[in-house]
Amino acid sequence: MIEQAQGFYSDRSMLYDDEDLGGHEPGQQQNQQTDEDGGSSESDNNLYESSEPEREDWQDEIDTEKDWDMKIVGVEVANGDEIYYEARWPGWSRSDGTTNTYHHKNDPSIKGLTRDWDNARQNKIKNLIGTVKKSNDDTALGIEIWPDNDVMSSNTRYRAQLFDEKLAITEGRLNRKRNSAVRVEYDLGEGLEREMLRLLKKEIGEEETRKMLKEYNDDEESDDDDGKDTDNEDGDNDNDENQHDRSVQRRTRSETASSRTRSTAPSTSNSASISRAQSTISSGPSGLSRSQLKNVSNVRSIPRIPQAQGSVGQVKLSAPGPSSSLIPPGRSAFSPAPPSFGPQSYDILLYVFHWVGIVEVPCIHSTHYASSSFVISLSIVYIPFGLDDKDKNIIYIEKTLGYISNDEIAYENRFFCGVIFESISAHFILILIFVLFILGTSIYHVFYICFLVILNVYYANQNNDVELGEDNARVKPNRKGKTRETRSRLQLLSLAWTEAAAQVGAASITFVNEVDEEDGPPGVGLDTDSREGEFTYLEAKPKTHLQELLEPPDPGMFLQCGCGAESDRDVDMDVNDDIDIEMLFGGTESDLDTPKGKGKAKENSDSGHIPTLQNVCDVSSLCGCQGISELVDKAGKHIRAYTDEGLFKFTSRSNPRIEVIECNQYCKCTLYECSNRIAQRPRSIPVEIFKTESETRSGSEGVDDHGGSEEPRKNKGRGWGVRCAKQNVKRGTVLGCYTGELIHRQTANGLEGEYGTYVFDLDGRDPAEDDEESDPNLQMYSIDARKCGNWTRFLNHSCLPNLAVYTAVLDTIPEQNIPRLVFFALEDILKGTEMTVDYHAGNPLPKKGKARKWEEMRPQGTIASSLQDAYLHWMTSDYSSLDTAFLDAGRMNCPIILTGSHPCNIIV
Ligand SMILES: C[S@@+](CC[C@H](N)C(=O)[O-])C[C@H]1O[C@@H](n2cnc3c(N)ncnc32)[C@H](O)[C@@H]1O
Repeated sequence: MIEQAQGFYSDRSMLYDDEDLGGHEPGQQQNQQTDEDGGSSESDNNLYESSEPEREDWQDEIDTEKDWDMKIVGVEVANGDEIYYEARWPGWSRSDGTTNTYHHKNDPSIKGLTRDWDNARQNKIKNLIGTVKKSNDDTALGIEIWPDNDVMSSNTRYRAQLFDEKLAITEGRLNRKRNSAVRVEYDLGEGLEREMLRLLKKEIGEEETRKMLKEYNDDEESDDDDGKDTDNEDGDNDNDENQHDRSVQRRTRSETASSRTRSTAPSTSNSASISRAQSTISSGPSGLSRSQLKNVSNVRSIPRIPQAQGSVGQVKLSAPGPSSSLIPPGRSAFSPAPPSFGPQSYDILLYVFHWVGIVEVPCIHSTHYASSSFVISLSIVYIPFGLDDKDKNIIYIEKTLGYISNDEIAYENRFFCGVIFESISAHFILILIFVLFILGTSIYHVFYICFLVILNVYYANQNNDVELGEDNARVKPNRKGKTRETRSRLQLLSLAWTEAAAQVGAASITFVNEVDEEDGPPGVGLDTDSREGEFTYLEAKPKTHLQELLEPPDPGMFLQCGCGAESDRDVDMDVNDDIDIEMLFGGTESDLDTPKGKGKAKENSDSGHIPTLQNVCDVSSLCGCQGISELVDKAGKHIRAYTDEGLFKFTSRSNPRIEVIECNQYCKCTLYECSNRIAQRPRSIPVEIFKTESETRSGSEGVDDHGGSEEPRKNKGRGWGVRCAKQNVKRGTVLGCYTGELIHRQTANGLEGEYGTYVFDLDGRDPAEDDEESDPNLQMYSIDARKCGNWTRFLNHSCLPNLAVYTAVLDTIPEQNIPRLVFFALEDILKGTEMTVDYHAGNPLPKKGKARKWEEMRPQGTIASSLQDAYLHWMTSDYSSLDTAFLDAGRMNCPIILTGSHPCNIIV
């Protein structure tokens, strides 16, 4: 492929021929300089000559027959919005040590190579967006991540432009004619401009459009002239030469802004006109806040055809003042605009918000609503009203970008101000209505906005704030339109949670209620992150010992297995892991669906299975991470926790909680290839959160919580539960981690009654064991899912559960004692079955190297112990029918309460 590189080199030479005055390629500059120094007469004529070959030292001995590897390592935007890919050539470098070459996106030599790069980049951006969205860090709010190339080019352009405009202000080179009309525009690129032109042509004809554009351009040119005149009047030395300097400066800045952007930045021949057409100020894409932009006031702004759409969005913001129409003649022929709230009003509203001390924060996400008649788009800003309670009182201000009419997109450069909030204090609504009246753009708009406010207040009321765990009866009933409202909130919850799950690659989460009218679990918000795999640390604010725990440990503290790396070639292959599956714990490895011998063959090098570099983690004694695992067979040999299919092996009901040390982000193995990174993969089983049924039972069927009644009574059910509605779940399937707030064990112990049922203890290893001097209380933690959590917080209790937990150390170090609690299927679960877990099965891990049996761990000699006996017996026996369960329970004097659809829920 070396020919391709040379091809590129000559391509670049061709590009230089098109270079305009501003586009000096370093090599050219050098040439020119040499010529001037040497007094060469050719310098003027050869201004655009290609660079000297010695700059591109291709090494004499280079093998031109060989296919040279080439890898895309970057992407850049050149001045004229042209995309260039940066390629690196292993094994080749120039004499100055550089190896990179730049290739236009259409360059055939990189055809097919860019895909991987683009995919990797997109993934990176997606992850970043996920991180930013999830972040509660205030500093993250200002981050804008725009996922397409157009943004890159816009950013380059706008920064350069903004720099020029600021410079112009500083130097007093302003066009005073337009001082009063400050506009801020976002530009979405040429696509929309073309679309607008097409529409214009259709509306007013080609001839009119041409005339209009001519006027438009003339106007621009005369502005330039005016600028010069004004400057001259002012006595500035702003002559033609300075004008030229400015244009060069703009190019130079532009190139600087696009950093490292190729040593040759080929500009298009029409760059001057593009640059002129884009001579407007932008806030969002340039990364500047609105208030920063306000500082750039009194800036000349050139009218342009309004544009809208795209993944990022386009917006025009106007400061108060005469709003000159940006829509060219003929706009009136478009269909009437939707209800709108004037641009001035919008800005005044923002000023009022500022005045009452509301902070304005650029929005990092955009929302699009579309109906058949109009498009309302983009959350431009949102204003946290009370930053301390971010989930509440958030007001979104939205603007209308345009509307669809007769299958065409027409662009409206005025704004619609909608207010969406989840819950808002009454006084603020009053202020808002008052402001709207004062603004009084028209009585119609005021009514329209009031209508929206009332609608939103109504919605906010439906979205009750009952604390989790409180009696469902206290949920305010919907008085009107019950079914519609119920359905809509359930759907919204499903959408929001599924979207959040999808962001981390997890399967869907739906909310359904087939039994009554409750519109979803109380207190669960639409904006609740479906925290598939993260703790949150509410208790940890402000900074405490807990928050420190959340900060990722130093990478050096992690075990890092080199499985997959070159160094593993020399690994000692004498593994001979003859696995006796009777565990040190006294439990047994489940036989699952796979024959026991299968694992043996895999782990036993004697069987002829030589682990490849990719699957060294399959052999626990070779994988560095599993070296410290306590999962060992009787002979003390390490065994791994998962089958080849990624199923958890230890599904016997009698297994105590097992600790698995998974490979981590610093290991050489990859998430999907490594057989020791299962709990960290996104959930693949779709789950449904459903309202459980209340059941009517006669007293003889069981006893109630208060000692038994012969009267038939309706129990209140189990609230909301979880089921696998869409598919069967195989025994051993790893479903997900319990998430919520990380709290100290002492705090958890203080939580009583129902509150306690949302708390799961993180019983990793015995803290005193590693550091005998430290206070074990300080090192014991629990996860509280009352205020936040993922789908697992809806798992109900059963004494005969179909799920259980193990602990996995994935992104912390074992000594921190904050492993993940991972749910797995204890048995095959049929589609539609509720998934349950035993709330009381939290058995501490055995001390390192010591097997502790169930018998040793249970409480002794108390009433609780006899109940515990029954309970343990129950748990460890495989009851095939309810009858035997009853018999046993009766014999052991164990109180049984039947609840829900599950055969036996014992409440001890
Ligand atoms: C972790 S939550 C489970 C989700 C809960 N059902 C909900 O709607 O939010 C624990 C609470 O669910 C209820 N619950 C769980 N299992 C139950 C069972 N077997 N019988 C009755 N109520 C149960 C209790 O109210 C308990 O406090």
